[in-house]
Amino acid sequence: MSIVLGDNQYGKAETRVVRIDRDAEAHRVTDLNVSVALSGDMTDTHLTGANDKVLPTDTQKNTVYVFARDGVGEIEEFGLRLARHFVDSQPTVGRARVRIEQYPWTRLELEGAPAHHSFARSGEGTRTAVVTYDGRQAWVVSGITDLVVLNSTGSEFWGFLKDRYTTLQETRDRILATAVNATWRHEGAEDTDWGKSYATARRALLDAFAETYSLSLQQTLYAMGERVLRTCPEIVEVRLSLPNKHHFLVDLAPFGLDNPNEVFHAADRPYGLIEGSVLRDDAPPAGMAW
Ligand SMILES: O=c1[nH]c(=O)c2[nH]c(=O)[nH]c2[nH]1
Repeated sequence: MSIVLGDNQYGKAETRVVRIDRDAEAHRVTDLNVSVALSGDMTDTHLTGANDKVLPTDTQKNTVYVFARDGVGEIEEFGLRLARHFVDSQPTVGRARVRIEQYPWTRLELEGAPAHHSFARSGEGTRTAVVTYDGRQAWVVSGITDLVVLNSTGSEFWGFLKDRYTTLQETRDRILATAVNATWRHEGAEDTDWGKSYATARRALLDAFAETYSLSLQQTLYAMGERVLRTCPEIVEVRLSLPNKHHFLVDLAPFGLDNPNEVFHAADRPYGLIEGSVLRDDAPPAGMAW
């Protein structure tokens, strides 16, 4: 028997970088969490501790800050610049994956006018991008996490399998709530207006959630993915992970009260987790995208 080193990667995770663009008319905040993972010719460091092929994770962190000095732009662009830099400048690095989360800040209003330099963290979901580059090809996956949405009606769940452990009652009118975690794969890494693509995909997810009369969260998931693909021709696959944020009707009978679908217990655990991928039948192979 011999023992060998398997797949490996290393990098600086979760570099928090905030850039302020000090435009005269209004400042802009870009608040990022950047994780770099490099892989390549790294056998020596694992087997003997020889580090001559290792670009320190500390250097990777510094690179994130230095690149931010030149401006960030869209997170997909920033990720592409970083990933290409690590692979193209270091012969021992064969592949770079850069994951970026962008925390949303909304400009405050002061006496009805947009504030010049004051912001509030908003709960409209965290924008994400994962860029992978292997020296020849780049893959870009964009997304959103923690976009919490709720329909107070327009959702049913009935006709499901029943066995001796089933206690769930069928319902023709329930609350449907979830925290959308979605990622979507772009056809290519060039010539995309990333900001417009993100805004369009996000809008499509929300429109489909609101407009779908839901017989299951699974049906809503498919409708959301399908809407993104029909609205954004540059996107070829959407992956969704949707926690079912259960709202249980509270029994008010002990207090002599009815409860006509008005008072709920918002449970946080356990939750149903509905996950799936929706893709175009002509989608190119995913390669190293995910
Ligand atoms: O939309 C739903 N899908 C399920 O699979 C499921 N299972 C469950 O208990 N409630 C729900 N709701």
